[in-house]
Amino acid sequence: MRDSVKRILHIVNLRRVESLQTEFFRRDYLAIFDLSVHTFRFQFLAMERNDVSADRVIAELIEMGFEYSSVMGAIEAVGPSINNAIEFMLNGSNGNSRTQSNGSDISTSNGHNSGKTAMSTPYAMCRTRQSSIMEHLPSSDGLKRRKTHGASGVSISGSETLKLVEEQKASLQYTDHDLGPASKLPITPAYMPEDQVIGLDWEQRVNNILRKDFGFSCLKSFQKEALEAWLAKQDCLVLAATGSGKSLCFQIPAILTGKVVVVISPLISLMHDQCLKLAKHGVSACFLGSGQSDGSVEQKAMNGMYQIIYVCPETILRLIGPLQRLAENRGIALFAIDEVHCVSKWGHDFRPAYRRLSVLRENFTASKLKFLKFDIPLMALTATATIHVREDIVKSLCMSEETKIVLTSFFRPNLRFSVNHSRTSSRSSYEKDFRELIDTYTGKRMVVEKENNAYSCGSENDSDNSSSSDADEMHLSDSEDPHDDYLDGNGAGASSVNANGSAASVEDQLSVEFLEDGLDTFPSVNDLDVSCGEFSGKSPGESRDVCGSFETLDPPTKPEEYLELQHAPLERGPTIIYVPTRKETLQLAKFLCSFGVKAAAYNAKLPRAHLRRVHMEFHQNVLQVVVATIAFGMGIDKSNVRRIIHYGWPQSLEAYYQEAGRAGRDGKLADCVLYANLSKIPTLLPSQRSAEQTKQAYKMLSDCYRYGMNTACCRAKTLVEYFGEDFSNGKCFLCDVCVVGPPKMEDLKVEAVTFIQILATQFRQIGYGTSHYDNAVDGEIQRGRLMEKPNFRMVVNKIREQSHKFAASDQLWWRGLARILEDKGYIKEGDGMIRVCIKFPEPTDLGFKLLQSGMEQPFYVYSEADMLLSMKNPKSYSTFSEWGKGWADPEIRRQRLQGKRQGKRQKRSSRKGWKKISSHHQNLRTVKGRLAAKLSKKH
Ligand SMILES: Nc1ncnc2c1ncn2[C@@H]1O[C@H](COP(=O)(O)OP(=O)(O)OP(=O)(O)O)[C@@H](O)[C@H]1O
Ligand SMILES: [Mg+2]
Repeated sequence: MRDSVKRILHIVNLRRVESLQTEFFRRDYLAIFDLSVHTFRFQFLAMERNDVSADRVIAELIEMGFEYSSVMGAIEAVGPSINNAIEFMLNGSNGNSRTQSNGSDISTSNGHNSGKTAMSTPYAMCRTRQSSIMEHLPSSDGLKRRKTHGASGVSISGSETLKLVEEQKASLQYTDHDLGPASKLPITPAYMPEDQVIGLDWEQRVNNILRKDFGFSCLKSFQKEALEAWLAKQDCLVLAATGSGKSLCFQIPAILTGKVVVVISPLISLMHDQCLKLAKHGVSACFLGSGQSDGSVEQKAMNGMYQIIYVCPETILRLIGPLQRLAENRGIALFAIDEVHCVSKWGHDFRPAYRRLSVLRENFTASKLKFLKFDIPLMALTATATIHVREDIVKSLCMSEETKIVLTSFFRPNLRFSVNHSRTSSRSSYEKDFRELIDTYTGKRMVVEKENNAYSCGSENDSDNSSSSDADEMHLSDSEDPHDDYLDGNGAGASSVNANGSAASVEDQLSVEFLEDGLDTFPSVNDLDVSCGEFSGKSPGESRDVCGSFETLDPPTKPEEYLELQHAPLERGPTIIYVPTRKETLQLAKFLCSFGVKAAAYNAKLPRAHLRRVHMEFHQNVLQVVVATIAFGMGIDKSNVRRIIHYGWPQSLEAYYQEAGRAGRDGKLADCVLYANLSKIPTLLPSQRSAEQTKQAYKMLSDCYRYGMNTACCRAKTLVEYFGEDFSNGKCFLCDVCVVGPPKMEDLKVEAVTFIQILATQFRQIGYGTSHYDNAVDGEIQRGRLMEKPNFRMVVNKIREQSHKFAASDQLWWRGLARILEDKGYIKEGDGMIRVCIKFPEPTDLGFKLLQSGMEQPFYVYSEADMLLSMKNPKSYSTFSEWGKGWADPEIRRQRLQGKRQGKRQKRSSRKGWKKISSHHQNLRTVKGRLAAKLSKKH
């Protein structure tokens, strides 16, 4: 008893009681919490004025916490009288006849009792609009039953309270541990103005909880800003770097108010992770996926059993009704939309169901739900939204015009970015690129035994010529069109792996060959083998998060400190390798395992149980490396990930930065390495897109490609400026560009003039005097002329033909120069399409002007990555004229074609040898093959 009273005294301090009195007197009613050491007296005094209008009475009753429908029923039955309505609701509603409750009373301030009634029936308790003080009393506090009647009101003894609490809990299906830290916090009776309950010292209290239950020293300033917006009932868009702690912004409101926070989150794995963490911190949470959910968890959630409910966007659409009831009963403090960039078609992970989340605003407003005093605030959070995407988010979610934007720097000072050229996806590349990683984890130097490469299941991209150098494939042959790489729309389809594999064993499903070269274009929401789950808040002391406080790496101030960091060896923590295809997840994981690295594959088509295990083992530090598609990305919060390796071009800088953001969340140094084939133009992964979205997707891919080609600008600067931030630092001092420095600037005036000159000549030849031709010709002619427009390859061929100096020059190098000229505005894409690399170069007005001026000034530029690559490994070309002449001669042409065919055959037979190693696995690719393999096993 003493404990519980102490606790109550702690909860409701005198100052609040005073302010409450003032507030309620102003409203003509007085509610006093009469607290004494031995009794918990709940005194309810009501003063009624005869002249109050029905509306006012309704408003006051709702303020007290009665349900709107009950109030209306009561007013209809007894007229606009506060006392009568209260009495009616407490004793006479619910279809019962009006009965006088035993010993319950309501006292007026002048001492005249007008039908004494207390909110002492379970029914009354359950009908209160939002959480009441009773709900928050733990049953174990040992309050004794004692009931006091008095002129000034009714006191409910501890044991009665206890009983009520038990009943209340039964109706709400609460359990003690579900209350978590909220049970120790001040509570918000429905009729109490929330700001008063939360109090001005909220920050102090939150910091105490953070220290005690979370192990953090205090709120970060952006977290405080977001919480202030929420306290002011404002919508809020939080844009903060990956790993900065956005989740806490929506978790605190649940802890502070005792109301529920509903969080919309895109992936089950992410919800699962967050629920687990919350449980450790003593906060009860559950998640509801889009699959066939466990009805009981959902029901409990809708009954207000959990402080935080995670829901995927698909599911929330069918939960609007139950959530409205939840808002009425326990109360909803906030709707948080995590990873909100998924709302936008212009973002990198567009998810149609996110777009329909405007239902939250439409259905939870004070104008729609009469029991609400204000619209339930929305809090949208992301680490990767460009300015365009931000505008789209606010508009699509119908966030208010006063939405507070909380913006922090996207810069992560502890991430060391770099880009390396690699052919990727071949055995020889694996050996070269992962040597160091293998050494790190196994502690021994990697020895490649070519004969016994059990891992080396053949890939179409692979050849047995493992020694072939990058240079061999780097240069573009004359017959190779750099744009052949493009896939417009549904080229290489993301094939359905399970379609014919449903009968396959888990072992088969985990084999490289089981998977076609499929792609995970968007991580599947149900990415674990559970569709919902519940997590009770344990007592905070029981298990403490190991990550402790967030020690961020302060940017060094002295040059020697930078030097130290630039070359600092990394701790051994885990690595995530992102690869483009599902097949490669298995292939590369196998490769690493064969050298003793504890690696596992993760992609959307693998068995759910396997994915769950990978998640678990990754978090428990059992796995050293996870090789994943984008399915293992958003929101993953593991503090000690030391390396993020992208093995192949990402589709956008948003996706890249989001995935790179998994690294170094403990604030310590971490590496983010991109291995990409710098001589190849990245392609767009197939996905269903409108024409407009395809354009945008190309734009994003093109920005990503430029990031890889860049040799002169700090990588961190490029990244944060991409998100609209003015990077005042100028340099991160850690990335490869900052460490190695840009290449020497070169005067490429002659090359630039030659390129534009030849382009201009070709345009004149086909009748375009200037770049104003567009207006001069009608559509018909224009279309015809477009066909004649020189494409990039033709221009390079012309340069080789016409300029002896450039006769043996490399297309790859010219591609780099064309990109520079395009970026500087001298040429543009002739057909108005957006591409990763220019296909139909056309001089702009600026380009023509440059030619007219004779380009007196030097043209100093930094060579880009593809240009450097081409120069590093020069290849001797026959001059174009010789090569062309050769093709003109029928005999030479026949010989060349024959040679080409033979070459292809040789290549195929050598591949056959390679495939023999794993012919068994190869056969498993088809249903027939799998059946044959099974049969042969049986015999
Ligand atoms: N105030 C704080 N002080 C110290 N550490 C904190 C604080 N708030 C959050 N953290 C820690 O920061 C880490 C990252 O938090 P969280 O997962 O919320 O990041 P995020 O901003 O949502 O990142 P992402 O954009 O990648 O999802 C967590 O492990 C958490 O423990
Ligand atoms: Mg997050």
